Amino acid sequence: MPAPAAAVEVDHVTRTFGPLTALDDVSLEVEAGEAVGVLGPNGAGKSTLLSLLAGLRRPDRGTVRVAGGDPRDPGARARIGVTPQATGLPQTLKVREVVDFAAGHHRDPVPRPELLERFGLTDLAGRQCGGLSGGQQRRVAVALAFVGRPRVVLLDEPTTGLDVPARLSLWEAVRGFVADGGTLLLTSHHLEEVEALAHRVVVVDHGRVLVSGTVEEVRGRTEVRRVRFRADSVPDDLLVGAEVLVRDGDRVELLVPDADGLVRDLVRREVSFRDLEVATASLEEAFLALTSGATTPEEVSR
Ligand SMILES: Nc1ncnc2c1ncn2[C@@H]1O[C@H](COP(=O)(O)OP(=O)(O)OP(=O)(O)O)[C@@H](O)[C@H]1O
Repeated sequence: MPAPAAAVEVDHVTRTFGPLTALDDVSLEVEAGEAVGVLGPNGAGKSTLLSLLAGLRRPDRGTVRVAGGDPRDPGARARIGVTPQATGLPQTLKVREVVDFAAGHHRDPVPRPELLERFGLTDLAGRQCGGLSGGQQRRVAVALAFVGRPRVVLLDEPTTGLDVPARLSLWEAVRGFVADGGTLLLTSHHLEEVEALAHRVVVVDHGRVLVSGTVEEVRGRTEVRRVRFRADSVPDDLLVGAEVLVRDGDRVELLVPDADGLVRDLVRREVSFRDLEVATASLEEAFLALTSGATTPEEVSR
C-alpha cells in the first residue's frame, strides 16, 4: 500500500515579490496529526508560506498541497482553517453573527455554542466585534479557523496581544484539535508557544529553511550555551562567533557554540574572570544564535 500523503506538502517552493525573494526553494512536509511551529525573525517568510498554504497566493516555482489537494481549489480549501496575522473582523457584527457567517460556508460546521465554549467566548457572543479588546478579537479570529471542522489549521502568530490566561486557554483549545488528529502549522515569535503546541520546529530566515527538527533536536543541533561572567576586560577576538547579549561594565553575557573552548581561551589568555556561569540555552536563545549566524545552519534529519 502506498504511504498516505502528508497533510501539508511544500515542494521546492519559491515566491518572489518583485526583486525580493520571500521564499527560496523551500520544502516541508507535515504529517496528518502533526503540529509544526515555524519560527523566524521579522521578514523571514513565515506569513508568505502560510498564504501559499491557505491558497491566497500562488508559488512562482514548486508545488503546494494541503489536505490532499491544491489549496486554491475550493474542495481542498474547505478542509483548511486559517487565522491570518491581521484579525480583520467585521466591526459592526456581533460575535455570534460572525460565527454564523463563517459557519454558513461549511457543510457540517461546529455548532456555535460548542465553538464559543471551546474558545472561552460564550460571554462575548452578543458583543459587537468592534467593541472587543484586541485580545478578545484575536480569540474570535482563531476560533473561526476551527468552525468548519478543518483537517489542517494554519495559524499566523495566533496569540499576539493575548494576556497569559487567554494564551493558555487558547493553547488548550488548539491542543484539543491536535489530540483529535488535526494537523497544525503555526507561526510564532513566542518560542514557548511552539514548545507548548508543536511536535516539530522549522526555523526559517531570509526565505530559507535553516533547521527542521524536534525542539530537542534543534536545541541539541545548535549546541548553544549561555555563558555569563564578570571581567574587567576581555580581548575582542575571544568573542568572535559569539552572540553578545550583555557587555556592560564588567558584566559579560554571551551565547556561544563552544562554551568549554571559550573558558579554556579565557584561562589561556589570563583573563581574570569571576562569577562564571554556563547554562543550556533556551530555544529562544538557540534560535537567536542560529538566525544571527553564530552557529552553522544545518538541516537536522527527522
Ligand atoms: N505583498 C508583498 N509585497 C512585497 N513584499 C512582500 C509582500 N509580502 C511580503 N513581502 C516581503 O517578503 C518578505 C517575507 O515577508 P513575510 O511577511 O512572509 O515575513 P514574516 O516571516 O511573516 O515576518 P513577520 O514575523 O514580520 O510577520 C519580507 O521581506 C516582506 O517585506
